[in-house]
Amino acid sequence: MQRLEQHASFGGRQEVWQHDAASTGTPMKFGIYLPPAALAGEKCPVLYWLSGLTCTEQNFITKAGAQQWAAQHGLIVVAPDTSPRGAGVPDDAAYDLGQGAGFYVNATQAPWAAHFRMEDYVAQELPALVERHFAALPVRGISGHSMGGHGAITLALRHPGRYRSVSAFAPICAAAQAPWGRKAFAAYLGDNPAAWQAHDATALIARPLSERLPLLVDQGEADEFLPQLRPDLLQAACERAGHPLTLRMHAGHDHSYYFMASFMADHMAHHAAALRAP
Ligand SMILES: N[C@@H](CCC(=O)N[C@@H](CS)C(=O)NCC(=O)O)C(=O)O
Repeated sequence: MQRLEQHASFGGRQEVWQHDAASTGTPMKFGIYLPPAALAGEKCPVLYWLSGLTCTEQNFITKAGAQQWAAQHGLIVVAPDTSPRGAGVPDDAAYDLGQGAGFYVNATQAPWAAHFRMEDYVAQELPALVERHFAALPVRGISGHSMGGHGAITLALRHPGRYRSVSAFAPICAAAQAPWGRKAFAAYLGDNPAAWQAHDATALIARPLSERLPLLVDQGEADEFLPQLRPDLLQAACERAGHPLTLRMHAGHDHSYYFMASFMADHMAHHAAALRAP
């Protein structure tokens, strides 16, 4: 484990670390914000943030403006990279497959299967590492944007009991039906409809579930990717299943971090209410 960056921020500290990840077999970087409470030695709950296509661990920590709210609520915020990277890691010339586009699944198909194990990394290995090395409680929330919103919702649904809160900005709500998701799933999971459904938020919500965490979703109405995101399908599935959903549509907002920064305070409060509850 090597610390690559540290910056004082809102009485706490934004850090970036790199470590050799067993699940991906590569070095992985992640951002971690330590609120003032954690620096004072108090163990704090952890919000995991999953970024979208093309992002690294940097996008969220430099553009979302989440540190001030994390400081206020006493939340650690961990933002991993979106895929394994490096010379020995397969890639694709397109931005929406390979490095920067891990889709938070464990790939089963060549050439991806050896390294693209982002579900194991995010849901298991990274929390274990964070809870071992930082002032972190095993009390977790998960959120994300676009591909990362898909990751946050599907990981929360696939791992009942692991997270206490979940939210998303402009998530890919039905990845098995979206061009981005279909391309990634075909590559990573192969021609296997059952595996695709098992990583599709809308399909998962329709299943009988032991846990239904209230889901907060914000979506810009001027989002250029709206046809891929399909919050309408998520909403219909939630209504049918009785899954608690707060879906907020925002006129004039696009797919960017300007949109997310505008509503980040609400997401941090949503997570803090669940993660800091006695
Ligand atoms: N700009 C990309 C689309 C990818 C994109 O918009 N990525 C979003 C996540 S899906 C993002 O967060 N980009 C980085 C940023 O805004 O900092 C393209 O069309 O080539």
